[in-house]
Amino acid sequence: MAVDLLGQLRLYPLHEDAKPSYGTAGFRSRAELLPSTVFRCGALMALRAGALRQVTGIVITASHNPEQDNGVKLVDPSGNMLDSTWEGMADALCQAKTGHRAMQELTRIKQTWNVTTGGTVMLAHDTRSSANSLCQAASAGVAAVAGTAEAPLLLATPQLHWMVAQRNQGQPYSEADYFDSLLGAFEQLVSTFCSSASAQFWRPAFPPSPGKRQSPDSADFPLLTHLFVPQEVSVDAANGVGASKLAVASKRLNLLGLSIKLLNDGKAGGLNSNCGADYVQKEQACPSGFRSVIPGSRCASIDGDADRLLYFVPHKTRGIELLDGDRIAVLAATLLNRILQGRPAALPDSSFQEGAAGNEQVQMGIVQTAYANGASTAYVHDCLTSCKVVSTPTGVKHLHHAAAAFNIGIYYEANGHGTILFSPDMLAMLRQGQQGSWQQELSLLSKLMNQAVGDALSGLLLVEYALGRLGWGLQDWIDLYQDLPSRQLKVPVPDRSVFTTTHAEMRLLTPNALQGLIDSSVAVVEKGRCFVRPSGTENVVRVYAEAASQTEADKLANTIAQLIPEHCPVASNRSGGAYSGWPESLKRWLT
Ligand SMILES: CC(=O)N[C@H]1[C@@H](OP(=O)(O)O)O[C@H](CO)[C@@H](O)[C@@H]1O
Ligand SMILES: [Mg+2]
Repeated sequence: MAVDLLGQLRLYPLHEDAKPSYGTAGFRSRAELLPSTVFRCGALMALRAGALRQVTGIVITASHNPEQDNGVKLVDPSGNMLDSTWEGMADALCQAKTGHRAMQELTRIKQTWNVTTGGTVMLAHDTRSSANSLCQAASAGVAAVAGTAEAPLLLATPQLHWMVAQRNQGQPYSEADYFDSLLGAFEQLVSTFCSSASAQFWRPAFPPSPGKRQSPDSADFPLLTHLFVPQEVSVDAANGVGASKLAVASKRLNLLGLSIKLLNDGKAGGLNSNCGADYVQKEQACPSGFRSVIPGSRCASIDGDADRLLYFVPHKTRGIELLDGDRIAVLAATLLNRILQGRPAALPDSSFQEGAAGNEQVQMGIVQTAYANGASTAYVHDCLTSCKVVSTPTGVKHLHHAAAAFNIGIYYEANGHGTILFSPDMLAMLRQGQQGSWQQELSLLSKLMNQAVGDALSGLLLVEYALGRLGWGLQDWIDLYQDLPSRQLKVPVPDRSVFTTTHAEMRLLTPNALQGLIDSSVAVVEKGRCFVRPSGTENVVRVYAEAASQTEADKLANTIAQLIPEHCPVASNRSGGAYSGWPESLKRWLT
């Protein structure tokens, strides 16, 4: 039966306050403004599936944003985010003011891609109360172009990305398969490489002291006799979808001695409300619900859709020691570097060098953004010399592509969003490895790490494996380098599009004159670094500052934040009517 596309589009009109724009990770706004956007994304992803004759996906989530927000993340057949060449089409379609204009956009897409009917779209959603109605809108959009929308599943974002990728490769792709793949790899890694029998082949790590990077060979450490010491990790699940998923994983992990104590598991407390990875990183504070956690213990935090992971250690006071995404990347690079050296026990200690590549043919790289702490970048340059560092604009879509250029590409945003990619050539080579070989270890790590997108569960398993394998405690990891004090602020603006950037977002092109003022403020600050960029997920401009001391970093960030209002055009009533002039919260904050 022919579908009345125009009639359907008119059932989902663009809300007069909506201003959809494909941002850092898809479309996001207050949930009530979204039905039109979600419907149209349903149609778009069905057409993409039809054009490529593969399955695509949609996740209804606003990740770390508040409960009342929602959004759409669009999943390409590869399992990555929507190919950037389609972002413009997504914008044009979702911004079309009328059903008629939207239909013209869909017709244009059909003609350009020579596609008449939509294909299959997998749907997922997080725990937000608006999920139900938005999933219905997405399904209706898929059906409106004669595509097939599968029943929506409650999933963490990275699970759906993984499932789409697997399915298009003809591999098992259910949620149970996802857990089997990641947890099975972890189990095999621990039993093969962390047993007392294999321990003698592994040299324990040398914990360098900050500012004094000694040769790892000067360490006076005994060989370990067993490596996987039972651990307990208290995990802040942001009161989000990750809680129920981690609960599934924790049953199997318990058997290996890894006990996950779930906090902020959604039974009380709001989604991402004073908790979750974004809160912990931006506030540099302990999440709510952690009062019973003993200071000094091992803690982690994930975000509302479980694609970000951070570790932290609560102090006696409210403060924390944060082990962010940069540090996870450095830990991963250290582990991989040592595995690549395939260092058997017979080799004399003096042949071991932290930075030297174990296998010259393997190109390993770390991909960061401007938000990476300068100390982490310096550490990789100075101490992991075989590892290249690349910087890209914010957003996994950029980091992922840069990481794919390496044989082993480690990408992490400072906020804990990331994974490790293994190139097809590398995977083919690893398949030839024998039981217990370094190739097998890397091959298992490629299964542990979600190859489609950043995944908090992958990250947690990686950190626990790496620490166990290296024989490190959290303090050894912390002691690798000392973060430069930093401060991140966000300033609400009437129209963030007036802020444009260059040099991987580290410099402003517009508003004119602001970059010059930033430069002169930075010039007088010891180890100063500061940049301003528009958020791609919120109606704010973000300010990041780094300096030799916390006071200086705070001062620099505040100075620049206060310059922003005077460099913005007078507030109009755009942005969904959210601002008419500067909000009270900003005025209060500025004084
Ligand atoms: C500074 C920061 O943390 N930015 C986050 C945030 O993007 P913004 O464009 O900065 O709003 O959300 C993105 C999606 O989750 C994430 O990829 C990114 O790292
Ligand atoms: Mg997220």
